[in-house]
Amino acid sequence: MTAQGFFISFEGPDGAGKTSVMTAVAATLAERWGDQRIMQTREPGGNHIAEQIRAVLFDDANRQMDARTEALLFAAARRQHVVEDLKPALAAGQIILSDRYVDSSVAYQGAGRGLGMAQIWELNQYAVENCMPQLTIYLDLPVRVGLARIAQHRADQVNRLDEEALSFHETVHAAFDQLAAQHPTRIVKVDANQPQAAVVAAVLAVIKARLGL
Ligand SMILES: Nc1ncnc2c1ncn2[C@@H]1O[C@H](COP(=O)(O)OP(=O)(O)OP(=O)(O)O)[C@@H](O)[C@H]1O
Ligand SMILES: Cc1cn([C@H]2C[C@H](O)[C@@H](COP(=O)(O)O)O2)c(=O)[nH]c1=O
Repeated sequence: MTAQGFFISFEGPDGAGKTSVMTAVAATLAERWGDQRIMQTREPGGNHIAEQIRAVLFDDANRQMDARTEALLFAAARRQHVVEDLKPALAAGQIILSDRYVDSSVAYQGAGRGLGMAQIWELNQYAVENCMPQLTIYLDLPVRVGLARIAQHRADQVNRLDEEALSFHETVHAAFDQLAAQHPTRIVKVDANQPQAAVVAAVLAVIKARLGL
């Protein structure tokens, strides 16, 4: 394993299991390397400024937010995350596990909101300044299954993007598939439509192979 750190993002449709799987994976990696070596984070968020931007983005009172404003706010939160957390963590040799990153903006704002996948990719390259994940785990499952999981287990924590029409979520899902095809080395698709333990095992196998374990 390199001492320079390793950056892994988790992506996929709402309710795919990113948070649950990432938490389980972090626990297993911490058993090997210790808690100090593993950094768990999320987007939008990760620090005080980015969490404040998150609150603006998901405030129910802001349902009229313009799509470009939304894209810029996600990118702004990401920029702060990169500078304040991600680059220092990589320099310190940490393994970063991030719940969502650039691909989410490309899928949700670029495709879902219709702003253009290439345009949102470019906007985010300005924000991240070459700080891209070496590995992206794409938890793939049918949109309806993910939304049903949220409705069944997490109905109290629904944000305004979760509540978009089914057609929006289908467009986002198709965009994740397109990104996986465009970046076959970085993005590894894992079937998330199976019991959680099986998903965690599959993800750990991918990560261990990539880390040379
Ligand atoms: N493989 C699985 N099978 C069944 N239920 C699952 C599975 N993985 C996660 N869940 C459950 O589905 C719900 C959503 O999971 P989780 O919050 O981890 O998804 P997420 O991808 O992070 O969602 P979001 O995109 O909305 O943040 C949780 O209640 C979780 O316990
Ligand atoms: C990073 C990012 C996220 N989103 C959307 C995707 C989800 O609907 C929410 C985040 O909710 P979670 O429960 O924390 O996964 O925000 C987005 O549209 N664009 C982005 O860049």
